[in-house]
Amino acid sequence: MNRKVAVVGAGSWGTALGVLLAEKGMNVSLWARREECVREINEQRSNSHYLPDIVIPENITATGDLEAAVKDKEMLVLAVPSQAVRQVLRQMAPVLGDQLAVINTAKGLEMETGLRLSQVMMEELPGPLKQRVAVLSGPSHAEEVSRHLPTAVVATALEKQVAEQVQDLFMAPSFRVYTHSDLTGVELGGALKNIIALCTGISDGLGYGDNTKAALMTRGLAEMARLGVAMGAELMTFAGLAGMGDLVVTCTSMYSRNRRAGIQLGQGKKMPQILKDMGMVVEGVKTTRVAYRLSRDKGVEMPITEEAHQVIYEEQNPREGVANLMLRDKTEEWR
Ligand SMILES: NC(=O)C1=CN([C@@H]2O[C@H](COP(=O)(O)OP(=O)(O)OC[C@H]3O[C@@H](n4cnc5c(N)ncnc54)[C@H](O)[C@@H]3O)[C@@H](O)[C@H]2O)C=CC1
Ligand SMILES: O=C(CO)COP(=O)(O)O
Repeated sequence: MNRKVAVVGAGSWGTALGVLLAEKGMNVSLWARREECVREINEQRSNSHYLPDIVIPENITATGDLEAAVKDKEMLVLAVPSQAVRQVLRQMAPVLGDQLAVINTAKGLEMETGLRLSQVMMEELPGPLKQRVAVLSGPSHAEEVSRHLPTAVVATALEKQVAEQVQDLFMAPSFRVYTHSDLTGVELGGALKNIIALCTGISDGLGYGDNTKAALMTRGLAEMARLGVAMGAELMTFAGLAGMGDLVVTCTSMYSRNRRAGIQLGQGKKMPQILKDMGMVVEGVKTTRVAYRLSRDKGVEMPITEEAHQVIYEEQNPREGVANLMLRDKTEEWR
């Protein structure tokens, strides 16, 4: 299959996915926001800030012109931070219409509205495209995907046929794509695991052990699933690649920006400085805020998210956050 494809966003993930598609023989149009990034990709075949050491294939063409990048492309892949999804869709909307799929790969929730990103897409895309919204998610660090290390993810969409087209688009010998029918669960799994990755990072930064990490991951998954089910997701989705799978990789890998931000927070560094030094998106920070609000609105108990919220937004000492979790009223594991 040789599709006309555009990737919107030339950060770590957009670049890695562009390289994957180009290596499958597709001509990829890659939109980058910064002009120096466009030039570096086209002239030096590298994207040194986001994916050093990776050679960008000749069949990727970078451009700073968003409308030109997406015009007449069959498949669009969105790889900008969650909070930028609405804005880039608005900007490209005038030239959209005939696409087979618009695939979001960002993992987050919109800060102002609390919406899932597919809901944002449905609001912004022109008529017929609303039904061709899709999502690619799962445990997949860009640094490993671009080095062809075996990776498995899921593709989901409102319509099964669209999910299958996304599966066909990305399937490669080192990149296995399963289809999935639970759009809500897949999106929530990808967004909420970043909160728990921040927390396991904090735990590592405080010098706590593997027991602590296992507890946070397991109880974190329980509260992710509780909120997910309250929002219409299927419970089993949280046991799959987009739930537990992504939780495991993000909570344990040193490639995770969320985990690394958490480690620094646990070591006493302040969040504004951490974000400045990271120079890449740390989605879990804003997702913590949104999930905290959603848990209150929906009456869902999310004690780990609540403590993360206090640490990130109320300058609570992380050690106190852990103590609060340990000293909660005694209870059964499953209620
Ligand atoms: N890096 C990874 O391994 C993976 C990342 N993701 C998700 O993909 C999304 C993008 O992440 P990364 O590429 O890693 O981030 P990044 O920080 O490496 O790159 C973000 C890109 O978006 C651009 N950007 C930033 N603000 C923007 C704005 N307001 N408008 C338009 N463009 C803007 C930046 O210039 C940069 O090119 C995130 O939601 C992330 O959770 C998903 C799977 C894997
Ligand atoms: O979602 C990811 C891997 O699946 C990337 O996680 P980070 O944003 O924490 O790096």
